Amino acid sequence: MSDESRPSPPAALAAARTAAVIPAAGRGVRLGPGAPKALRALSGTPMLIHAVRALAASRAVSLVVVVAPPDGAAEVRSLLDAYALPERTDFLVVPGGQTRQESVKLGLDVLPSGHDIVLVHDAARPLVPVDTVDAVIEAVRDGAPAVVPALPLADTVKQVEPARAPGEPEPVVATPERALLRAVQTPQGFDRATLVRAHETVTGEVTDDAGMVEQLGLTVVAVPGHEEAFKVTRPLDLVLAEAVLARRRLNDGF
Ligand SMILES: Nc1ccn([C@@H]2O[C@H](COP(=O)(O)OP(=O)(O)OP(=O)(O)O)[C@@H](O)[C@H]2O)c(=O)n1
Ligand SMILES: C[C@](O)(CO)[C@H](O)COP(=O)(O)O
Repeated sequence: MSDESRPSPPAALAAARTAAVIPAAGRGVRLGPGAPKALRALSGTPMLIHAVRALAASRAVSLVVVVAPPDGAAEVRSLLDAYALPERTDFLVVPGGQTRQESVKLGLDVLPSGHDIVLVHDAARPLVPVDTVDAVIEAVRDGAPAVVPALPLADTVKQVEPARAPGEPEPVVATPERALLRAVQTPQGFDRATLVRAHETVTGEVTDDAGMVEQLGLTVVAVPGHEEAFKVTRPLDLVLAEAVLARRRLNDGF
């Protein structure tokens, strides 16, 4: 679409303030036994603090709402006090729920008025670069109601019929065209009213917030994601995260 024919974004959103909700209430079962995943350390700093810093690094983000493990809100508040964070950013902490969806909703419920763009970012994606955060905000400011950062896939993907018993082979039923598939990351960005409506009306299992907006019949757009925005899910991801941090220290010269 040429610049002339692109619809102008709603003036309110072009100038809107941005808040980030960081769901951090998961246990991290796939990472193995230990503290809740968001509180585990990466290079000596809790994963959650890396994620908070990554979002607060955007000058557009003026409020971060951390959704803490259900019995860990006090600990999260102390962590936010203990680690250096930008002074221009406000922080709120709220206890989370049993599912990611519930945790995000609990974060949305405490958002004060005056923030009309909302990002939702997994604490489990601690290393997202600020340029990715800003690209998502920019696309919402440009008028998209929902924006996801996304990457093309490296692997071929097969659709299977789930095995009837654990360990049994799974029949392959289809091979979706890879060029049309994307792996979706966070932060996902939304016009606040759209995200709130999605969380108030969409029921059933969804794995991301943009999926809820799709169920409202609205268009979600994808912007380029980043390899370093990967989700720390399994033990090998911790090795990769430490390697990325080591490379950043080297590049920063300390
Ligand atoms: N009840 C939950 C479950 C998940 N999350 C958050 O949602 C993000 C993405 O979830 P995932 O990586 O799946 O984390 P876990 O649910 O902790 O992982 P697992 O499924 O391995 O237990 C994480 O930042 C996690 O803390 C949350 O806030 N509340
Ligand atoms: C939101 C998300 O990170 C986008 O890729 C992902 O869907 C979270 O999924 P999980 O099942 O909570 O790991």
